[in-house]
Amino acid sequence: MTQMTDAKNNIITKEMEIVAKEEKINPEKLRKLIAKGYVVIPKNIHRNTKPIGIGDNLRTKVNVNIGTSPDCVDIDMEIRKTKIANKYGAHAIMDLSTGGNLPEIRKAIMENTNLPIGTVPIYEIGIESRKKYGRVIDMDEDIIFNVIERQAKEGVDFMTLHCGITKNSVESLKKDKRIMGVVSRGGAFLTAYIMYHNKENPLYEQFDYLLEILKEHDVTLSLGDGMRPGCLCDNTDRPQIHELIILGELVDRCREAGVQVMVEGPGHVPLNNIETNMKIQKSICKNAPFYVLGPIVTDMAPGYDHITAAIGGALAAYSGANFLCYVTPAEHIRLMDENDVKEGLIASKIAAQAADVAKGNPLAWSMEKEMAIARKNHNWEKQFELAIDKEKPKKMREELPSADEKACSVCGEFCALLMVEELGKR
Ligand SMILES: C[C@H]1O[C@@H](n2cnc3c(N)ncnc32)[C@H](O)[C@@H]1O
Ligand SMILES: Cc1ncc(COP(=O)(O)O)c(N)n1
Ligand code: MET
Ligand code: SF4
Ligand SMILES: [Zn+2]
Repeated sequence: MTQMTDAKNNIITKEMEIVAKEEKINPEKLRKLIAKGYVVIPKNIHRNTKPIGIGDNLRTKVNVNIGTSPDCVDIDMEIRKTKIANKYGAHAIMDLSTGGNLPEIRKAIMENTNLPIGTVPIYEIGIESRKKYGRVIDMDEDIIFNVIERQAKEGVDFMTLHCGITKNSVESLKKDKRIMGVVSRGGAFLTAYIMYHNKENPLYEQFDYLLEILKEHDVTLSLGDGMRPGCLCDNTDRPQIHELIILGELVDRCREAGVQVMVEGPGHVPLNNIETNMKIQKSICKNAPFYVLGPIVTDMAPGYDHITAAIGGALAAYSGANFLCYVTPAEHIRLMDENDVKEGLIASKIAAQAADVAKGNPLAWSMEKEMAIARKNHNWEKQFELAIDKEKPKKMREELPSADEKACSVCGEFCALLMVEELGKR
C-alpha cells in the first residue's frame, strides 16, 4: 500500500493527518489531493520519516543536497551538513554522494535526520558498474534494478530517476545546437549509455517493473530532468520540452499504478520564462508536484548562485513550483562546505516564504504579522526567534548596538518608530 493507493481507497493515513494538521488544511481535502496525485508525502514504509506534504494547497518546501564527491570524502562533514539541514529547517535532504562507501554514507545521513531522504540511484549504479566492468556505461539491468531495490529496502523515501532520457529525446538533443549539452549527472550517465550501445534506457523500457519496486516500499518517484538547460542560452529548448512530454506520459502511468510521483525541472531559466516553464509543466504533467533546481536567473554570478537561485525560486514557487531544491554559493565551483549549506538553505527558505506570502497562504501571512508586531514593539528577542536565520541578526545587533535599547544603530536616537510613538502618547 502507498499513501496514494490508501488515498484512492478513501483511507486517511496517520501521515495525512499529520500533514493536514501541520498545513492547517482539512484531512479529507488532503486525501483527495493525494488520490489525484496533486500532493505527495515521500515516506518509505521501512523508515520512520517525518511526513512532509509537497504539492497543491501546501506551503512551498525546500530540499538540501549534500554528499561526497570523488575529490572529497568526509563522512563527518556530511553528518555535520545533515545537522545544519535539520537545524535551519530543511524539509528534505538528498544524498548525492559519488565518493567513498555510498551505503555507509547514506546510512550515516539517515541516522542523523528524520527528514525525507532522496537519492539518485543511477550514481551508485554507474559507480558499481565501473567497479565490476570498468566503465559507467557498462551498467546492465541487473545492477540497475538491484541497486534501486536495495536502496528502497534501506528506506530511501524518494528517488530521482531519469526515465525521460530516451532514444528519442537523445535524438532531439543531437539535432539541437545547444551550448551546454547535458549538465545533469544522472542524465549524462544515461545519455552516454544510449549513445554508446544504441539501446533504449532500461528505466524507460522497464518502467512497469520499476513501478512495482517503488510501489512495494512506497518510494516516491521524482522524474529527473536529464535534459534541463545548463545555461540561460539553452532554456526552454526542444530537448528540454521533448523530455518533459515523456515525463508527462510517465506521470499518468505512475498514477494508474498508485505510485507517488513528482517531476523535476530546470535549471537555468531567465526570469521572463519562469512562469511559462511552470505553466507548461503543470499542464503537460497534469498538475504533478513540481520540484525545481533554482531556477538560476543569470549565469554571471558564480560565488552567489544561492542568490541567483533564490530570485528564480521565488518566482517559480509563486507560479506553481511546489518544491525548491536549494543552490549554494559553491555551485559551479567546488563541493559545498557546511557554511555553503547554511547559506543556500536560508536563501531557499526566503524564496519559499516570499512565494507563499504572495500566494496568500494564511500560515505565511500569520508569520509576517507576528514579525511586524515584534518589530513595532521593539521586541528584539521575539524578532530573532521568528527569523529564518535566528543567529545572524542577534550577532549583528551585538556587534553595533544602539545607545537606545529600543532602537537599532541605523538611526539610534532618531529612530523613526520611536519618535512618532512618543508623540502619539501625548
Ligand atoms: C543537481 C544539483 O546537484 C548538486 N550536487 C551534485 N553532487 C553533489 C554533492 N555531492 N553534494 C551536494 N550537491 C551535489 C549540484 O550542485 C546541482 O546543484
Ligand atoms: C531538482 C533536482 N534536479 C536534478 C537533480 C539530480 O541531479 P542530476 O540530474 O544532475 O543527476 C536533483 N537532485 N534535483
Ligand atoms: C554544469 S553544472 C551541473 C549542475 C548545474 N548547476 C545545473 O543546473 O544543472
Ligand atoms: S562543471 Fe562541476 S558541477 Fe558542473 S557538471 Fe562539471 S563537475 Fe559537475
Ligand atoms: Zn548549472
